[in-house]
Formats: sequence, C-alpha cells, structure tokens
Amino acid sequence: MIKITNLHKYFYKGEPREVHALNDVELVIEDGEFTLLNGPSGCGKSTLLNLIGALDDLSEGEIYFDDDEVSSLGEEDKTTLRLEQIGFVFQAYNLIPVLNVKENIAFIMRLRGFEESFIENRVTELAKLLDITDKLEYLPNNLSGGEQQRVAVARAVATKPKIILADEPTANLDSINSKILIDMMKELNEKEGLTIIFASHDEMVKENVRRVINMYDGEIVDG
Ligand SMILES: Nc1ncnc2c1ncn2[C@@H]1O[C@H](COP(=O)(O)OP(=O)(O)OP(=O)(O)O)[C@@H](O)[C@H]1O
Repeated sequence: MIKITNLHKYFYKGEPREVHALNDVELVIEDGEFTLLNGPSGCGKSTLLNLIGALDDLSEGEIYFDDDEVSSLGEEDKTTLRLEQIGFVFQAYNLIPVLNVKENIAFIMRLRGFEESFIENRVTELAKLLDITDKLEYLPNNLSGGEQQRVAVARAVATKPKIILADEPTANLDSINSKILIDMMKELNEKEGLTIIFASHDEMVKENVRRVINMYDGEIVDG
C-alpha cells in the first residue's frame, strides 16, 4: 500500500516565482490497483509520480510504502527501493539503443544479479505476453513506437516489482497502439498483481483504468 499524507512540493524558479506544484495531497493506493492520475497540463501529475518513485525530494509531508517512509530513507536505500520495488515507464521509451530487445528486457534483471536461467525464462514469458517474440534480436531503432514501448514495459516489469509508474506512456502512440499497450498492462496487472499508476491525460487510458484520481492546480479534486 502507498499512503501519502499532507504532501507539498515547491519548485523555485528564482525568487519570487515559487511554484506550489503539489498542495496538501492525501492519497491511499492499495496493492493491485490500476489507477490514473488525471488532469490538465501542469496540475502536478508528473511531480506526484516522481515523488512516489523517489526520483525527487518532497518539500513537506510523507509518502509511505507499506511501513517505510520514503523521504526519510538515505540515497542508497532510495536507490534500492527504486531498483527492487518500482518499475518505470516513460513517454520517451528510454531503451538503450546499443542493446537488442532481449538485452534491454534483461537489463535490470542483470543489474540485480538474477540467475541467467531465470532471465531467459522471464524474457521469453514477457515477450510472448507483449507480442514481441519475433523482435528479440532487433535493436530498438528498428522497432515501431508501439513495439518500443512494449519493450519498455517488459523491462519495467521483468524483476516483478510491486509498482509500475507510467508517465504519459501512450503520448507518442496512435490510438491502436495505445489500446494494445493499455490492454497488455491490464493483463500484467491482473496476472502478476502489479500496482500500476499512470499519469496521463489520454482519454483511452481514462476509459480503461479502474480508478481515476482527478487533479487540478496541485490538488486532488476527487478519486
Ligand atoms: N523542475 C521544475 N522546476 C520548476 N517548476 C516545475 C518543475 N517541474 C514541474 N514544475 C511546475 O510544477 C507544476 C506541475 O508540473 P507537472 O509536470 O507535475 O504537471 P503535469 O500535470 O505532469 O503536466 P503535463 O501533463 O504537462 O506533464 C507546473 O506548474 C510546472 O511548471
């Protein structure tokens, strides 16, 4: 469970233009949720996702992963938390261009020292689920955007993290590929019990998630 209490985030753009990007956010996200942070550009979706993912420091408040309060962790523990418990999917795929699809999917598993036999099986399993089995030897540049994003999802879920944070994952995809991606993520959510949190203003995502958290001007309006 993720529990967020009294969360504020300020950015300093040089005095006096201080940005209050998140304003007293209170939120509980249960294990296994398939949830969207929804709202207009600038309302704070990415900021909230980055704080949940321990990619940025909060200004005030607490974010709990079960019993661990994230902001009180040292840098090393935050890195471990990110590596072991969270998978990230970004708008810009962020695949490693010199590694083929198989190596990209295996990347975090290798970083964490997983057994080669586990890695082989997991790559095969995910490639099947995400329909990229015939692309495993390709370099990312030779794939379509939809395929690249599916590789990014496979890489993010490979180590079986508890949570996937997906920031505008469909922003560069057409509607057909967006739907394919969302359906595949839904299947992963159901099959592997992953908690998935999207930040997006894509209607397609909105129509397919189970919970919509509406944000406006740094606040949670409902959801
Ligand atoms: N690094 C930063 N420095 C200064 N201000 C920032 C920074 N990052 C975000 N902001 C500001 O914080 C507010 C929230 O931004 P955020 O990117 O979280 O919104 P968003 O809802 O994700 O928007 P979008 O849908 O356009 O990605 C905005 O006013 C933005 O300009």
